[in-house]
Amino acid sequence: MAPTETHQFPPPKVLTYHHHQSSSSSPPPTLITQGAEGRLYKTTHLTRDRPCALKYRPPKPYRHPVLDARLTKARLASEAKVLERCRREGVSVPAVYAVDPAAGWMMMEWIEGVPVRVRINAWLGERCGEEDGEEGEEMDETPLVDLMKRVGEAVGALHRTGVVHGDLTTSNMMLRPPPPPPGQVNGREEEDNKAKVLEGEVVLIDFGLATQSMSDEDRAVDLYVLERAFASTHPRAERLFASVLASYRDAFKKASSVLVKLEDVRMRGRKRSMLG
Ligand SMILES: Nc1ncnc2c1ncn2[C@@H]1O[C@H](COP(=O)(O)OP(=O)(O)OP(=O)(O)O)[C@@H](O)[C@H]1O
Repeated sequence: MAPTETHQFPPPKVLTYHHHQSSSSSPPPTLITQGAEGRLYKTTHLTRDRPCALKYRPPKPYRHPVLDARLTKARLASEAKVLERCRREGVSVPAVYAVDPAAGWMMMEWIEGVPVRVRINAWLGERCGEEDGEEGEEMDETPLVDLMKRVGEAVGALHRTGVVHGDLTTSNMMLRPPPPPPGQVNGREEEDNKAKVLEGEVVLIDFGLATQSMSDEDRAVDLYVLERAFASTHPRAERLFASVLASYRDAFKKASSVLVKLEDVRMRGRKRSMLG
């Protein structure tokens, strides 16, 4: 590995290969995010009409190269393995198309839609505006409660397969819009569809910190992380988190002991914050 290359910003080599028959017209990959750990590209590299998400973990210049390569390789391999397991068991996650842990990349299904966080906040913001003036008018929370249920089901399904996510937030869940109904040719019937912004399938993403575990404790911590993230990202909907837990209970046979454990985890969290 040439150390001089690590400070530049080259895409992974795999994106510079040409796989299409007439690759000249293939659009270049788009850099979607540049996080602490890695980058995510959207690319039609694999097939022209099916976009892929390419996760790339470039070498870290501040880490020992041998150690760095080993770590990256192990993490990507484990992320791919967990995703494949979820996929096999019917949990809604991106399909893995290809992975080269040694080269630091994984190619997976591109999930259309936006993070659940964005949709919840958009919906709450809109409701807030409507509430102005008339006091005491109950707003219909059904669509939001519905979405919370789908979140709880997704986490329940995940835990059922023996996987804990490790970083559950509403940013690490995509809301994939339902396909347009067959009759609707141009799919531009958006006007009176405000209630529909919360529709769609919850797809879990970012399994970089996921592990295989069947322990109540690990599962409870997974829920706790989500609960805390939810409270800080959507303070106005905090009490709706109960719906997440209720549907988690319905979706997952072993939920009740996890939820008991969750009480302990919360207690520890409170003690810790009191000690400051
Ligand atoms: N399969 C996918 N389809 C569409 N968008 C995706 C997909 N995977 C990730 N994204 C988008 O890219 C962002 C970053 O992806 P992800 O969180 O997996 O990368 P990461 O490098 O592990 O990020 P982080 O530093 O937050 O852990 C996501 O928030 C999401 O918006």
